[in-house]
Amino acid sequence: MAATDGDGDADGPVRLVVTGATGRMGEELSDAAGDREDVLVVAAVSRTPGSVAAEAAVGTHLDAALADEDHVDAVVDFTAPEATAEYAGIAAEHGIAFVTGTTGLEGHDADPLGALDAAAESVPVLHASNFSRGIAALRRAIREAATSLPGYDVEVTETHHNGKRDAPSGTALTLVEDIEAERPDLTERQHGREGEAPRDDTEIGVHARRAGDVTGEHEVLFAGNRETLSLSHSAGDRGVFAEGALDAAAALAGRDAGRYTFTDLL
Ligand SMILES: NC(=O)C1=CN([C@@H]2O[C@H](COP(=O)(O)OP(=O)(O)OC[C@H]3O[C@@H](n4cnc5c(N)ncnc54)[C@H](O)[C@@H]3O)[C@@H](O)[C@H]2O)C=CC1
Ligand SMILES: O=C(O)C1=N[C@H](C(=O)O)C[C@H](O)C1
Repeated sequence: MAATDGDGDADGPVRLVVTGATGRMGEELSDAAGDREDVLVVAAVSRTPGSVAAEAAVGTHLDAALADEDHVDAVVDFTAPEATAEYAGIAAEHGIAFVTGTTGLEGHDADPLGALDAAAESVPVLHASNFSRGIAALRRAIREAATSLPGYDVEVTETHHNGKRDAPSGTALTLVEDIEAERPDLTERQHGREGEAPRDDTEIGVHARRAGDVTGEHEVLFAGNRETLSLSHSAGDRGVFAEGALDAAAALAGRDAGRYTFTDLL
């Protein structure tokens, strides 16, 4: 059914449908929403079996979930690129705001980035590779360091749990784009090194590690002029991403159609 004007019923919670609900982030979102009064998960969509923390309708199809609910303010999606492409289109058909944290969208065959742009013609759409406030602050610090340290070598390293599908992480790619915007001389992304591989001045190193249950760590190393500067962030648990995504959904619902960033809403 159609979206409301942003705050659910007059003073009621913002009503959400969560996709990928039985995944790591999906479960975390339902858990986090259960502790808040400003948002309510009214339906959960998942194509894989598992538990859903919310007292919500559980189904396998987003289209049916949106048709069944009296009103929904936003879809919150943490799934996979092909699912995000599909779900963005369905949310737009129903006139409902779409928030997604899915990564690995760049260059994917399903064209999820194109699907987000198309959806944004009729509904508000927000994609963020990382919903933690610490990463938002790290991005500001990195842009400042990149402009203040011209000519320094830059290496970006990320570490994640062994279940992560995409590499490098979406956050690492966002950090690399931020640095490249300030350092147009860094034209080559060097993903790992092997054999005889002397460093070139135009390189920005990008390195992905996968191990155990690490939630998410990112480090940007600047080195030159007989000094190093290391800026890093470590997520304690997935709750930090879930809280940020719920904040974003609450702030996005009811806005005009278009693309939004997490920092627009902070
Ligand atoms: N932006 C951010 O702050 C964060 C982003 N992420 C991203 O969120 C995504 C999900 O991460 P996790 O929850 O750890 O993954 P997960 O593998 O635990 O869960 C993925 C969920 O998506 C569903 N799914 C996968 N393919 C599907 C398809 N084709 N159609 C419908 N449903 C499908 C699965 O059934 C599962 O419920 C990843 O892209 C990850 O990088 C994860 C944490 C934070
Ligand atoms: O898959 C994850 O877990 C995470 N993915 C995001 C990414 O790819 O940057 C954000 C966070 O680091 C956790």
